[in-house]
Amino acid sequence: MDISSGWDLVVLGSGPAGEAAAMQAAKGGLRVAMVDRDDQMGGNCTHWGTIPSKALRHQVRQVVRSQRNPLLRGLISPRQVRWQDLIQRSREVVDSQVQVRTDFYVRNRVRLFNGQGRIESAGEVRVDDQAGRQWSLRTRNILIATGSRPYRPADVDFDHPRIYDSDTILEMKHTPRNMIVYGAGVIGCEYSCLFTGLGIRVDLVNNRQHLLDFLDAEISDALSYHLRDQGATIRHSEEYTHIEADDDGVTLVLRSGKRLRADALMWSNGRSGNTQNIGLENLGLKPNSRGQLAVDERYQTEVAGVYAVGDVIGWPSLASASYDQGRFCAQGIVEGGPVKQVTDVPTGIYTIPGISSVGRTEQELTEARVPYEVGQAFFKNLARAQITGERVGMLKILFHRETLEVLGIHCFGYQAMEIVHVGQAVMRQPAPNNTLHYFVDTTFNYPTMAEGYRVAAINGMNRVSR
Ligand SMILES: Cc1cc2nc3c(=O)[nH]c(=O)nc-3n(C[C@H](O)[C@H](O)[C@H](O)COP(=O)(O)OP(=O)(O)OC[C@H]3O[C@@H](n4cnc5c(N)ncnc54)[C@H](O)[C@@H]3O)c2cc1C
Ligand SMILES: NC(=O)c1ccc[n+]([C@@H]2O[C@H](COP(=O)([O-])OP(=O)(O)OC[C@H]3O[C@@H](n4cnc5c(N)ncnc54)[C@H](O)[C@@H]3O)[C@@H](O)[C@H]2O)c1
Repeated sequence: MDISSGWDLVVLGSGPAGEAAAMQAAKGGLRVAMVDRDDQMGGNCTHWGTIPSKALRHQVRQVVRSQRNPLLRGLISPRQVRWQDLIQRSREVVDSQVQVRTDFYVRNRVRLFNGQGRIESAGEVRVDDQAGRQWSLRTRNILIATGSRPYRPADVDFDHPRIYDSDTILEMKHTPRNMIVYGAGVIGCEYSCLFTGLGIRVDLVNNRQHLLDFLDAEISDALSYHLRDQGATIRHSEEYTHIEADDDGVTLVLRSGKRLRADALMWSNGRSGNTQNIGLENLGLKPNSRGQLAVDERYQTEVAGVYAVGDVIGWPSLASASYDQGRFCAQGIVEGGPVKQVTDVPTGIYTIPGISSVGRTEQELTEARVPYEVGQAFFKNLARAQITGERVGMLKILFHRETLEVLGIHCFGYQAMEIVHVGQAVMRQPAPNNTLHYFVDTTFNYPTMAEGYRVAAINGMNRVSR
């Protein structure tokens, strides 16, 4: 088979966005090539982002839980758990994921090219592998799914052995006693919980006034409370001026005049799209200041036949959304016709405890002058939460006072990221099926966390009928 021509789609990047597009296109009968510069499939999601961080979290949660269990407390001391050992275990999960994902390509007859992809024109991609080999692939369509990398300002020395970002933290060879986490976005908050769970004292530096201010305010406050309770000091509205690093540690100097000292620093202040050296200049395309590309509703760039999906197009920059963008984009290429849009993406934040939400927040509903009411269930009152010892948390349903339409689900605590999907399923129903009545009239397994929906819905109904 001639591998230099006849391709229908060449995909750059095997993260969730590229993989989903490749599979959808292959199933639609297209001849598809996948190009990734990494010699293993899965993208940054599998190797550096979602998967290792969630595998680490699972282990840290077990350590945290063991401290709450009188039978296990004393058997494990969080401070004796070594970061390197946790990384080792998370690598096993990564390896399993790579195996599963690589198999998808084999089964769907998608040809893999390991090498740096570079677009020569709207109809040609050049691939250079590490052994110096080169391929030129002529194709009808190109999909840019090259993802993102940690944003690294020029004045921070990321080669210093005590300065890390979310990639290099996975190679940290020691377990610090204290850490500075600079940047309190999702990555900063998640990693702060991992560190404090191991008894590492954390200074979490936030350049905004609140943590994760896109969240419902009550939930953001709860996160702040629990982070502090676990040993983090949160410093809001702070900006760094510079970082001094030596053999023993790192000093972060803040514009406010504070000097924070710790064994190590993790920089988690945003990400940039991987659009450098991929040949955009050959297409006349220019990314924005964060390296991201603009696309239309078909995920097509300004150049016909060249598409982009995933982190490289910016918000929401989630594996979940990237996967669907890839699928929908490829479906559009195969079938023509309107392309489905990725909307109402739920939030799933793997802090300890976790946070998840879908729909609108109280602040948004108040601003939009929607007459809403709140129904709440506190985990401490649910039998399942008492059995598991996971009493911290809350499920909150926001609904329209008159129509009872469910407008938002906000959950904090054990299993939040799973629980939210029950509410999401109801919210996705067309009127009049999206209604609070569903939770009141449905029999839930007992004792479960899902039962919280009935408790919260009845609580809400009582408020309306007062
Ligand atoms: C620490 C962390 C935790 C996260 N946790 C979550 C989470 O819990 N849930 C969630 O939904 N999202 C999470 N995310 C976000 C998620 O990982 C990203 O949204 C997702 O990886 C984006 O997928 P993608 O397909 O766009 O690209 P990526 O996963 O970034 O993969 C891009 C691929 O393209 C390759 N590539 C780049 N340039 C070239 C080139 N020129 N030629 C060939 N190949 C190239 C790269 O090697 C890489 O393999 C997390 C991110 C981080 C950093
Ligand atoms: N559980 C999850 O869903 C999950 C977990 C981790 C990461 N992620 C995704 O990874 C992405 C990155 O997360 P994060 O915490 O690093 O950053 P973030 O996007 O939340 O931002 C953190 C801080 O960095 C600043 N910033 C962001 N990008 C910048 C840039 N290019 N230049 C300068 N400043 C910038 C922001 O103003 C903010 O104050 C997010 O889009 C997030 O959705 C998701």
